[in-house]
Amino acid sequence: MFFSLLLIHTTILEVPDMRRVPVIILSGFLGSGKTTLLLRLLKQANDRRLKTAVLMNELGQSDVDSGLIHADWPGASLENLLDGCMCCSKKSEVAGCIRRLIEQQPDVIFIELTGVANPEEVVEVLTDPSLLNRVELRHIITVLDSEWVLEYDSLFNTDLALKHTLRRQMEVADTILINKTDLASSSQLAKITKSIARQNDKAAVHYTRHSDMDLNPVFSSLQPAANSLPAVSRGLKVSVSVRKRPESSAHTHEHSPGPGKEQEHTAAAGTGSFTRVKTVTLAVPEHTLITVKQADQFIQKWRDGLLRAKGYIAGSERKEPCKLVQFAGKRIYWSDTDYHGPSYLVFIGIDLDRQQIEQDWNRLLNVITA
Ligand SMILES: Nc1nc2c(ncn2[C@@H]2O[C@H](COP(=O)(O)OP(=O)(O)OP(=O)(O)O)[C@@H](O)[C@H]2O)c(=O)[nH]1
Repeated sequence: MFFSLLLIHTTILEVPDMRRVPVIILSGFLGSGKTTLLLRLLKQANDRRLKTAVLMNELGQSDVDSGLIHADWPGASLENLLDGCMCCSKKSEVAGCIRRLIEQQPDVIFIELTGVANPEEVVEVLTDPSLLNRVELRHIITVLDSEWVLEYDSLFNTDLALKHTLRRQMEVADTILINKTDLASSSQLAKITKSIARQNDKAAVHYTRHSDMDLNPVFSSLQPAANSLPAVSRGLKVSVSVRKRPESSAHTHEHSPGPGKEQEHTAAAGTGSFTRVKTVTLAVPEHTLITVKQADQFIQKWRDGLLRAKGYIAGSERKEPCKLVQFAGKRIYWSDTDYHGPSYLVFIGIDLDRQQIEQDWNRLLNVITA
């Protein structure tokens, strides 16, 4: 039974011949050096004949960084999405942007976040039933402004949400650049290093000027598609711009889920994923009916290690659309949807033990089908 369930799991979730597009997320506070890094990544990708796609999420109405990228990448397609936030109101549109990028069959998608975005939110944004098994998160790279990073706590001492976001930017990264070392003293750099060690001792740390680091570890697992076009002018850029609020620190993230905000993210089952933010996709075989209560209990059981969980669970009547379940802020929310596809759950967490979770899930399915 165990093996047959695994087989069904594969049948439902694996889309044959569909290549998962690696995704690399760039995060870091405003002005830390993300775009500078992005330009280096694009150059390196071009040298390696990789077809690139870029999703920008800008604060402000005008997309200044487009100009920078366009100057180096004149062939890049540019698209601006104004008045929204990748973390909040524009979530569903961002998924559409990523779908459009995937249609261009890039070898890699770079996503540059706003300075006040929590990368966890973007892992969620990457999740959509239509993106299931089509993208694979490879890296979360966080760039720190070494001149200012130690001041953030006192600068934003009244903005708990922002402080939390900035902390998460550091905690969830697999690669951290301590950038602008030319502007920081050696004692500042030592303090930053200590602080990173306290918050995230697993990340690879690089001390950089102008985000200049050895990018080989980032690119080591990226391959051009066999039928790639010549590298020159192959970039594609979709830009999401967000109107600036009066106070740059006043960007608040509304994480409360709601109908129509369904997302899904591929299991990071592929090789070469270095991110500490792991996703585990748990399929429900076609003829197995898991109840809302059972799914709820399963999430509760694993809640301590989870940042998020999402999924669709079919109603008891097959013709009914699925219920959407979201676990956020340690709370579980259920809502109605129009989704009629296969049921599944996705867990998102740092260093999740995929094997254990999958085994536990299969045990539950065994009980249901016994
Ligand atoms: N002195 C110095 N300046 C740097 C360094 N890295 C980047 N800069 C400059 O800092 C400014 C901001 O860099 P960006 O790469 O645009 O930073 P960003 O994180 O994309 O900024 P936002 O898009 O506003 O969030 C630019 O003028 C860069 O040239 C560095 O290591 N040292």
